[in-house]
Amino acid sequence: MFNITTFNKISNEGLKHFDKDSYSLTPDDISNADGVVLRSYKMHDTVLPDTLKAIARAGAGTNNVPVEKCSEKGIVVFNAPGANANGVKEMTLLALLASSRKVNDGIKWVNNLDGDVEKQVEKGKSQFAGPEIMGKTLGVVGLGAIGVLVANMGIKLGMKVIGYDPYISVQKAIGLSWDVKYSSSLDELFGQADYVSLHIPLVDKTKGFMDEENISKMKKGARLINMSRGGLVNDAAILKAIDEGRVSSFVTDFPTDDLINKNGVVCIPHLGASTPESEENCARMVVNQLIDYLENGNITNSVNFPNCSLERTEGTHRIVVLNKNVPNMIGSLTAVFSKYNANIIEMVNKSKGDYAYNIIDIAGTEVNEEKIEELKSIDGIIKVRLVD
Ligand SMILES: NC(=O)c1ccc[n+]([C@@H]2O[C@H](COP(=O)([O-])OP(=O)(O)OC[C@H]3O[C@@H](n4cnc5c(N)ncnc54)[C@H](O)[C@@H]3O)[C@@H](O)[C@H]2O)c1
Ligand SMILES: O=C(O)[C@H](O)COP(=O)(O)O
Repeated sequence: MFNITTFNKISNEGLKHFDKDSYSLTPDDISNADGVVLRSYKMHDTVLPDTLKAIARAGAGTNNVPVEKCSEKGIVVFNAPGANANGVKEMTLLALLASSRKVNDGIKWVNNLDGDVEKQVEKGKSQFAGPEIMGKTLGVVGLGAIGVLVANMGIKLGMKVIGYDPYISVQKAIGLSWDVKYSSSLDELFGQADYVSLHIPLVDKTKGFMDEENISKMKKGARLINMSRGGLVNDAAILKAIDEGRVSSFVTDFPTDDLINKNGVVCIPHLGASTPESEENCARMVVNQLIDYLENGNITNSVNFPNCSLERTEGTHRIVVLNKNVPNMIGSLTAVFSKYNANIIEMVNKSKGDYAYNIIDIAGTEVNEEKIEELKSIDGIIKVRLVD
C-alpha cells in the first residue's frame, strides 16, 4: 500500500488513477507519505519524512518545492510540462487586451454608477479608451511550452512578435512560427516591444528579472504582462515606472499587498492554469508519472533526476538506486551484485547534473534487507529501493 498526500485541490481526473487497493489518499498529512501530489502549496517549511519517495507538482513551476533538498534526500520531483500551457496562453491573451483596453477600470466604474446609466456610460467612456494590439510588437521572454504558444498566437492576432530565450530547446524552436523574430538580445526585445510578456521560471537567476534597469530599457509607454511568477518583477520598480508614465500598464497573475488597487495595475488572482482542461491534464500527467515511479521505478518528467525507464522482465527483481553523479558508482554497485552471485539481466544508468539514477533487474538471488543495506552503505548512494 502506498500513502499519497495531497496538498491543494487536485482534479479527480488524475486522482482516479490511484487504485484504491494499492493507494491510500490523505489530504495535508505528510507524516507517513510515499508520494505527494500538489499544486502551488509551499513546501519549503515542510518536514520531509524518510518514507517520501516522490513529489508530483500538478503544474509547471516547481519553485514552491524545495527541489535541492529533495535531491539530497533522493526524493524525485515531477512536474507536468506543457499540460497547462494552453490555459496560460489564453489567459495571456486576456492580459494583453486588459493591458491595452481599460476594461478592468471601466467595469469597476460602471458598476458604481448611480442613475441614468446609459447616459453616464456614453459621457464617461472616453476615459477608458485604449489602443488595439494588431500591428503592435509583442516581446516574448522565454520560449518554452507557454512562450511558444503565446508568440504564435501574437502572429495570428496580426502582431509583430520578437522572442528571446537563450536556452530554447530544439523541440520548441521547431514549434515556433517562422514569422516570430528570434532575438539573442534582451535589449533589442525591450527596445522594440510595445507589450512584453514573461514566460520564464522563477529560479535564483531570474529573481527580480524585471528590475529598475530592465524596466528602464522598455519602450516609453510599453506594457508589461507577468503570467509567470511574482518574484520575477520588482513591485517598487514597476509601480515607479507606471507613476512616471514610462510604462503604461502592468498585468499580473501574482498580486501582492503593494500591487492591488494601484493605477495602471491589473491584478488577476493566479488564474492562469485554473481551467478544467489544464487542471485535468496536469493531474492526469503527474499522477501517472508518480504511479509509474512508485510501482516500476520509471522516471518521466522529473526536474531533479534524469528520465529513465526500463520494460519489466519476468522473473527478475528490480532495484532502483539514486546516487550522486560521481565516478565508479556502477563498479561499486556491480561488485555487490557479483558478491551475491546475482545475474544482472538488464541495467540502465542515467545522470542529470549532480545526480544519477539506475534501474537494475537481477535474477539468481533473493533480495533482502541486508543486501539493500549493503548497497546503501556505498559512498555516494542516496537511496536504494526494491521495486518488486
Ligand atoms: N500563471 C499560471 O497559472 C502559470 C501556469 C503555468 C506556468 N506558469 C509559470 O510559467 C513558467 C513557464 O512555464 P512553461 O510551461 O512555459 O515552462 P517551460 O519550462 O516550458 O519554459 C520556460 C522557458 O524559459 C526559458 N528561460 C529560462 N530562463 C530564461 C531567461 N533568463 N531568459 C529567457 N528565457 C529563459 C527556458 O529556456 C524555457 O524555454 C513556469 O515556470 C511557471 O512559473 C504560470
Ligand atoms: O506553475 C504552474 O503550473 C501554475 O502557476 C499553476 O499553479 P496552480 O496549479 O496553483 O494553479
